[in-house]
Amino acid sequence: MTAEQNVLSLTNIHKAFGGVVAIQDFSLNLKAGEVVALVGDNGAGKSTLIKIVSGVYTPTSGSIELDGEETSFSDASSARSKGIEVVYQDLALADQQPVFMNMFLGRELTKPPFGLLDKDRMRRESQELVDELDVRIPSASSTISQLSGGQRQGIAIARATHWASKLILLDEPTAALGVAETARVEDLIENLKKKNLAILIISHSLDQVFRLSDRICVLRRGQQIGIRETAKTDKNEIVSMITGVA
Ligand SMILES: Nc1ncnc2c1ncn2[C@@H]1O[C@H](COP(=O)(O)OP(=O)(O)OP(=O)(O)O)[C@@H](O)[C@H]1O
Repeated sequence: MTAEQNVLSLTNIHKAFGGVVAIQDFSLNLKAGEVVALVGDNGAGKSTLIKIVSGVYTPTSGSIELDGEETSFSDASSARSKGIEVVYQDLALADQQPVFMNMFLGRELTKPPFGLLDKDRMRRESQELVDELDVRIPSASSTISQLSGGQRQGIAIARATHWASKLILLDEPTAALGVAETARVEDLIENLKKKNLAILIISHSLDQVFRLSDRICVLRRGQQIGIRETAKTDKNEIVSMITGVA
């Protein structure tokens, strides 16, 4: 893959639920190492779009390309197998399990000959990953329920980073966090860029969007209003694109 090739290309994506059109004629290209923020009011279609890219919904029409190849996902696990990971608002972590079991949730490592869980290896690899990303937790053996909201979000992001080879989708990753925890999670997201993953992030915080993104894509009632380079726009312009009020 060349540096300039798009990791993800969405072209003329359309999604209707019965009579409700959730997404109309949406197109976006994403490159490796690029962060694009998806913004819009409630009901604008942001979650629907994330669900299309993560294989939860099939678009009514339009094309999805990964690394320049037309693709489709039969379900979320098919998108995961193609290198796409999602971090949801509710994190999808098993609270009573240790960090390392969460890191490998549904993809546990086993050892021959009886296929027993290889807990040592999962613990070791998880520890390496949280150290590399600088997710500050007591240890990879800590139980999720012992961790703070920010630490949990760090684990969810580390897990996505471990498994994603192309794209990470972040759906409101700091919605439930305080100021200091938000700053830590934003540092983590900045670090992901260095791993050359493409990142699509939904956030209601325009301050955050301006801190993290390279480009901003605005949706209003399912319509793509426009895409701006973050460095060449400002909050006033983005707000008027979101609301439709000049
Ligand atoms: N499963 C569904 N069935 C029917 N309509 C749906 C479904 N999912 C979403 N919609 C509709 O599609 C539109 C877009 O919803 P979506 O949840 O994608 O918006 P959003 O931008 O993520 O909003 P929010 O910021 O509130 O999460 C809304 O009108 C919503 O009611």
